[in-house]
This record gives sequence, structure tokens and C-alpha cells, in this order.
Amino acid sequence: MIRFDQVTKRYASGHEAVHDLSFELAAGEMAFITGHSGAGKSTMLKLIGLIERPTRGHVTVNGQNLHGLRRGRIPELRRGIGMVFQDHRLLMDRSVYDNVALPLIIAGQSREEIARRVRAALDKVGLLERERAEPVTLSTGEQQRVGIARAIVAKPSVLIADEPTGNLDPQLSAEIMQLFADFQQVGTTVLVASHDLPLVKRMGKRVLVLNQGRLLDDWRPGGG
Ligand SMILES: Nc1ncnc2c1ncn2[C@@H]1O[C@H](COP(=O)(O)OP(=O)(O)OP(=O)(O)O)[C@@H](O)[C@H]1O
Repeated sequence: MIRFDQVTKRYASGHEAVHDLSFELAAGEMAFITGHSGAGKSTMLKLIGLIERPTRGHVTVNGQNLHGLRRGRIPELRRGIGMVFQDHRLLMDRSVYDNVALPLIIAGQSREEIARRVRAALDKVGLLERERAEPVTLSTGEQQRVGIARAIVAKPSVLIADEPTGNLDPQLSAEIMQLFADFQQVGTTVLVASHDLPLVKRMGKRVLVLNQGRLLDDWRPGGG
């Protein structure tokens, strides 16, 4: 689960990117964040991953209030959160397998466990056959799938994604969004920031609309 209680984020520049934002995403729920460029979407996701801290208010992830979370406990929190970025941030000189294995290596898992989990993650994103490939030899859509496999390989209970389809054509974008919906089906809490309003609407999930850092609308399927 993810909860924001009256969260404001003012950057050192003085710019208020998020203003008095409150919402809750229940465990296993999926939502999109949409809004104009600069509306605060990335900032919201950064607050969840503790890449940024709020100026005011509280962010709670999986029942844990991040306010006052000691630095030493941040890695543990991050293990429970899978993050996907538009530019996927893959290591281009490593194989697909090594890229996906990275979070598990950092977590100190055994080789056998890593092999089992990496293959399960690659299987979920349809790239099992490409584990030895280098990311440069893959298409943009496939590279994004590797980024998603890396995000979910440690079985996080929360998955957040920032414009994961930004560079993809409509067909590939729809497939990637469906992949996120599939992770929700198995119980993951999923929050995806996207500009692509037509695609977001087609997915039929909850939509949080941001405008200048404020929550303008909280649309739920079925009008609930
Ligand atoms: N580190 C920073 N320092 C100062 N201002 C920032 C910083 N990061 C973001 N901002 C500003 O905060 C506002 C919100 O930015 P944010 O990246 O959260 O928006 P966004 O909705 O994700 O935009 P986009 O769709 O263009 O990625 C913008 O005006 C941006 O310039």
C-alpha cells in the first residue's frame, strides 16, 4: 500500500512540485498518475522510493511511515519497491541476465536462488530466450521489458513506474501497460506515471490527475 497524508515537496530552488497531496492506494490496487509536464508526477514517485523526502506531510509505504526512517533502513525499504524508469537505466556492457540479477546480487542471494528468480522474471516479461544478449542488441520495447524484469525480480510488493512507455509506439505501449496490470493480478500494488491519457483510459484502472502539484481528480473505474 501507498499513502500520502498532506504531502508537500518544495525543492531547494523554492519550487513547490507537490502541494498538500493526500491519497491512498490499497495493497494490490493499481493506479495511474497523469497530468501536464511538470505537474509533479516524477516527484510523487521519488517520494515513494525515498529518492526525495517531503517538506511537509507523511508518506507511508507498506504500513511503514517513511518520515524519520533511518538511513540504514532505506535499502530494506527499497527492496520492497520495484522501480521502472523511462530510460530503463540498463548496464549496456552486461548481459540481460546480469542486469536483471543485479538487485539480487546486491541483496546477497545465493547463485541458485538468483538463477531461479532471474529466469522466472525474464519468463514473465517474455524474454527468457534472450538472457545472454546484450541490451544494445534488443529493441527499445525489449530493453524496457528487461528494466521491468529487474524491477520485479526481488518480488516487490509495490511497483512504481515513471513514463515506462515514453519512447514506445502505441502497440508496444499497450503491451507494457498490460504487463503492469498482470503484476497487479498477482497482488502487487502498482502506480504508473504516464502522459498517455488515451492509453491510461483504455486500461480501465484508477487515475490520479495532477495539476501543478495538486490532486485535481481521482477517477475510479465504475464511477466508484
Ligand atoms: N530537483 C529539482 N529541483 C528543483 N525543481 C525540481 C526538481 N525536480 C523537479 N523540479 C520541478 O518540480 C516540478 C515537478 O517536476 P516533476 O518532474 O515531478 O513533474 P512531472 O509531472 O513528472 O513532469 P514530466 O512529465 O515533465 O516528467 C517541475 O516544475 C520541475 O521543474
